[in-house]
Amino acid sequence: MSAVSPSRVLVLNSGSSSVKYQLLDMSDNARLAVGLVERIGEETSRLKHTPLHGGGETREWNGPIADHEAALKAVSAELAKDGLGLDSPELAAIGHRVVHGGRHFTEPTVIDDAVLAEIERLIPVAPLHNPANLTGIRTAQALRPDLPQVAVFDTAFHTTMPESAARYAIDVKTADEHRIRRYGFHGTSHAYVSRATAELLGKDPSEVNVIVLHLGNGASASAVRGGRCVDTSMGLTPLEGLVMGTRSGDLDPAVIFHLARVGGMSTDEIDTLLNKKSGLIGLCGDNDMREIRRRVDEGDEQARLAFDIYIHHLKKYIGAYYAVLGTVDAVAFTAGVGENAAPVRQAAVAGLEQLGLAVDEELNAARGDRPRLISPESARVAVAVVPTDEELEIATQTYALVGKNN
Ligand SMILES: Nc1ncnc2c1ncn2[C@@H]1O[C@H](COP(=O)(O)OP(=O)(O)O)[C@@H](O)[C@H]1O
Ligand SMILES: CC(=O)OP(=O)(O)O
Ligand SMILES: [Mg+2]
Repeated sequence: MSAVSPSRVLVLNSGSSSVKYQLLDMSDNARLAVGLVERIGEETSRLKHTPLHGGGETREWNGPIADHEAALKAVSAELAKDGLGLDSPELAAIGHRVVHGGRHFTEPTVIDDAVLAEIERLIPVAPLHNPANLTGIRTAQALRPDLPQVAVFDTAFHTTMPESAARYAIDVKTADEHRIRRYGFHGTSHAYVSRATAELLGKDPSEVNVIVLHLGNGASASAVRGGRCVDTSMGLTPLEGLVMGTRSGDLDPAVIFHLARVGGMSTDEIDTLLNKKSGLIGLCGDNDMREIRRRVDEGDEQARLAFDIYIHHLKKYIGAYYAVLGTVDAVAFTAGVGENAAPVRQAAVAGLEQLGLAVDEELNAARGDRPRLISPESARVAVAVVPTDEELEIATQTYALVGKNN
């Protein structure tokens, strides 16, 4: 009798200072364990692990975790306590979120030395993300050298963008020499959410045009025509586009020259300013939308202005992508802010009735984990809240690629 083939996939989403992980069983998409290590590299790191298999309780561990390698080893130890360790023969593969795949990677890819070298080569255009992704991969490889490791790229879904959307209007020779173009990110989420939105409307993805607003700490918008991305707000790096938790989003590039020439700042200082000290945190000292809303409700003017700037940019992208698509079937809100912050959704579509956009106050205020409509029944364009599930999407793509070969 042949052994049961392994059906579990561990998904690792290594961010600049965190690792989110999930262990899934792909025979029924069940989550066996989920967790998060945050504030890696600080004294106050925290590991939060929840075994969902067998009804275990959430365990928390606080203390310094020096780097991503130590984080992954700690995760591996936690999983082992539940009998779900990385040494399990039931593990079919490890799927990694990799933020920047350049133009080369349009599909999930089994990781070998050449793939690692390419991810490494792209570090200058994803300095916050690709190094962490690489450490995650290398540590996982060391723990399970025999297991297929798959990279699922944030950029992959956006490779269908036409050149008119992907190119910047700069000298072509210079752009080509340095591979300067718009790549877009959060693609796994935009792909998953645009598909789930079509499903919510009872249509095939090929039949609908959707504007997806992925509003997490990082935030991006995309225009999806018939299941294919035709434009997205992030560019060469995840800095362009919407106002984010700590990133500025769009600004006149001359601000950078000015800060260098007149402000005397170095390139690295400006990079840190725009990526880590701008956006909501730069505007009002908080990057968590819950805290900002609390302050707005208390009459805090600085928080109010930060919120208004955030919404202004969001609204501009809704309008822009409406124009890019011509016809829009749905606007979908997703990620931490998009799924939870009713005032953001309400403010973003306020005044857009002429575009067929509106939210129903009661539906918007309701909560839930399932995709749901928040537009009034009579609305021409559906407005939806569609929880993203990047981990499930990564696991599905990983298993589709390697699971069956095991
Ligand atoms: N209940 C809530 N109300 C408003 N904002 C929320 C709520 N829960 C989470 N958020 C926002 O979501 C953000 C995190 O979103 P998430 O998609 O998890 O981001 P990332 O994956 O980039 O870390 C938080 O910084 C916070 O601003
Ligand atoms: C690409 C990106 O911005 O990712 P995150 O939102 O996880 O920082
Ligand atoms: Mg995210």
